[in-house]
Amino acid sequence: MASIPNLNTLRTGRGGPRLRGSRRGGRGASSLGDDASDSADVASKDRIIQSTDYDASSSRLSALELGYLTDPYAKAFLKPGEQIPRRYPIINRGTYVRSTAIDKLVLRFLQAEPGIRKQIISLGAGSDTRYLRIVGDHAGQDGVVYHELDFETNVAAKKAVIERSPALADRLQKMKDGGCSYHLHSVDLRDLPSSLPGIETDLPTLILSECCLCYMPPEQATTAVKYFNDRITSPIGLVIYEPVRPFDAFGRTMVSNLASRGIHMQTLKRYSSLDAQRQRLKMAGFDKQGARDVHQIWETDAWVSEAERERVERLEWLDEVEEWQLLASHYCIAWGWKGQTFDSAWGGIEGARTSAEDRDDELG
Ligand SMILES: C[S@@+](CC[C@H](N)C(=O)[O-])C[C@H]1O[C@@H](n2cnc3c(N)ncnc32)[C@H](O)[C@@H]1O
Repeated sequence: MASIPNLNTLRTGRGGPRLRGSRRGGRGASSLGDDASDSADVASKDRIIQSTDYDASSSRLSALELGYLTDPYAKAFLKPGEQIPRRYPIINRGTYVRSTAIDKLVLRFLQAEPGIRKQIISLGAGSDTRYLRIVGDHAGQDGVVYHELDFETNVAAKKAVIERSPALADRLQKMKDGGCSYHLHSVDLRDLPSSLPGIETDLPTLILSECCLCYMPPEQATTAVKYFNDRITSPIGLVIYEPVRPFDAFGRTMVSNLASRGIHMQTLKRYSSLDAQRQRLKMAGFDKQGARDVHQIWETDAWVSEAERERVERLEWLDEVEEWQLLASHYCIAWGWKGQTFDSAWGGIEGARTSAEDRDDELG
């Protein structure tokens, strides 16, 4: 195999800021110098993590342009004169599966127990448009409280896009008039404040981490989830999308691709399999869990209907079937929940804990 791209970190040409070599200071540096270079190092690493939003949003635009996805709002995030990048077919298919699978979990939550107001908290939301795309059409009469959390730089960029796009601003206003409320929070999830404005602790709440918690040290990722778990007194669910299986040949290449960009996904080795992801959710207090890799989701009618699979297969010729299977089996969606609202939303979803079905053992 000549090269092994991965869904979110394929070189884009535009790239992101890169680490300028290793940490300076070294032996003999004063503690003041050490502190300064430590914080420069952290800031530089944070900029790289912030720039991963471009990978996610440009992959979405590529999939959108080719007809994989529908999203009337995503193009507002293109900079003036910027061309929509074209991703490899396997990347487009991966983006399709990832987006539609998370949409499905979100939709089932919104449709469960009609008449109950609900809340969604999206961690590291970046340029995601899910609030505008699907929440607006499925909020019901009671509305939805929606929070997006990200670093200040990314939140400021999103606010600027909303301000200069009449279509986005109009949609937001209509949703507000319909009873929804939208909150954009500039926060570092590694250091959450004691309270976040607008969070309603008594609403059934869905937390989303679409490729976000994986950029944090595992302990801090756990603390961030606990932060919400401790505060929400109603049913709560969590959806995680992130890479898995770093220890096989493909996984090792994936890890080294990331490292060449200065990204060390610390949760990847800790939660390396579907089983480990389910355990993680269990330990976090979600008494029911499910996990599927992207390849399993693609192949399962309950997730992607046969008609949809045929439609998607016709969009682009994909001859790297083996590469697709490898790539797709290295990304997973894991979901965990507690409480009645989520029992009705997710109880019957294919993929809830049935370890006999896991392919982790074969794939190692
Ligand atoms: C790969 S992007 C995903 C964006 C979006 N969830 C999506 O899937 O389109 C990761 C996002 O997580 C954010 N993120 C990562 N670590 C974070 C932290 N500690 N605090 C706030 N945001 C963080 C990044 O800034 C970035 O916007």
